[in-house]
Amino acid sequence: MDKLIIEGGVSLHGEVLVSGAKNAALPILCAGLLAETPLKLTRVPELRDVASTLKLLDTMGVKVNKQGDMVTLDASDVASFEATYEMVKTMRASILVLGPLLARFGTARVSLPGGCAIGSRPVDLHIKGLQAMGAAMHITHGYIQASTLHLPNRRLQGAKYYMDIVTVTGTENLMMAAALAQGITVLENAAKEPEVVDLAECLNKMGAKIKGAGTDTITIEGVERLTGAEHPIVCDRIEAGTYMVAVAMTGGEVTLKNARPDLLEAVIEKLREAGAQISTTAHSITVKSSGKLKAVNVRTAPHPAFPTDMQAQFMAMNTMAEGVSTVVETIFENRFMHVQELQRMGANIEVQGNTALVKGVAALEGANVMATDLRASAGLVLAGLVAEGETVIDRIYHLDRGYERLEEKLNQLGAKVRRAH
Ligand SMILES: CC(=O)N[C@H]1[C@@H](OP(=O)(O)OP(=O)(O)OC[C@H]2O[C@@H](n3ccc(=O)[nH]c3=O)[C@H](O)[C@@H]2O)O[C@H](CO)[C@@H](O)[C@@H]1O
Ligand SMILES: C=C(OP(=O)(O)O)C(=O)O
Repeated sequence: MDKLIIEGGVSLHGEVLVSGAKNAALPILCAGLLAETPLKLTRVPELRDVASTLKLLDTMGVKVNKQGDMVTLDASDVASFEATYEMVKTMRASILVLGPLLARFGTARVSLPGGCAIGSRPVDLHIKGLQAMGAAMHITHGYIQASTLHLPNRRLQGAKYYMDIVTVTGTENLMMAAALAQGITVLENAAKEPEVVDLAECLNKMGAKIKGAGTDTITIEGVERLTGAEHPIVCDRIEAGTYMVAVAMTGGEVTLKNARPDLLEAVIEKLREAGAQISTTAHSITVKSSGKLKAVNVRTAPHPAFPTDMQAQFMAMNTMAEGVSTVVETIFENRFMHVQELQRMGANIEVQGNTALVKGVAALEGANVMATDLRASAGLVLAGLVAEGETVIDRIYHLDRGYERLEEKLNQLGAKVRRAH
């Protein structure tokens, strides 16, 4: 199993290009199922989750053509409407084929995702939303069996649906389903994440009629068919945020290219509060830091508040910052798996319920640690970059799910990171 070996204590300098966002690429690739003619996507990041999604689409009969960061999907001849347990267990985002399959083909069989390292993560709102649009939904043998065959013209029916919890992939699944429904769908308390907006923009290029993405009410006027289009995937704000915290912690000066400061306001504000200097243009962010930071309190919440996908990275930062801070996780019930591993590196953290109390220490120490999920792994990489001596991170396949060429990008900035088998 691959490991990452990091020699800590090097400051970062230079430029790094931010990749397309995993969390936008995955739903948009699934949206390819809705189009009757080829959908051409650019800036698709080279990630394990993207490879898994392309494999899943291929098993359904979608013709996939990948050249560098360009992917063309031809869903004119889809023959299978199933996402098996084997696929869904490697990647929860496979649930995003449910809405498109049902809307276009009137039938879908998708394995229920189980819980995962960060929480139980049910998909009840995806299911209830589709039910509200008239679909027959049954759960048997761990699979969601969905059908519209009893509906007029076998089409989902537009509906008003209020989601009592803000769910990102739930909003995306329902938005994709509603795009081909008969009539108007209104999604209330919708997720406002930039990846939802990117998906809506792509769907609109494909012929959908979606308004309000980026606000908490999304209105979708269903159309009879969607066609292909061309779309570049929005930049990955979480990848960008991770590099920003890296520079703040190690000290140095780095410019992120293809970054959108308007999508990272909460993160930028917290980094400034910690003492990093940040300057921006519309498509770049420069972080300058002495490496001496003040601890900052963090509370995760849906966009535009502080993202849960940046919590582990800020926890790592607070462990070596001056002062005491609280990190409150309000989205997932078990997203503190990095705490034990950071403690192995000398961090002083106490967890009570969904709150971690972090007391900054003078220095972290390199150690052998285990990556448990994607962002926990990112937090450990950041800790390793500033720790004294060598940090060995095991199970880094989690990182490969969501960070494109991580060690290459870090080394380009001067870090000393290598992969071992
Ligand atoms: C592929 C992708 O885009 N993943 C992101 C997406 O995950 P994902 O879309 O799975 O996360 P959700 O926004 O759905 O989850 C938010 C909360 O709602 C709960 N919930 C969700 C759906 C549902 O039907 N019932 C329910 O109770 C979840 O358990 C969680 O407590 O948003 C998360 C929150 O920003 C991010 O951490 C993930 O990186
Ligand atoms: C939790 C994440 O991803 P996923 O929803 O794909 O598990 C993440 O990107 O941090």
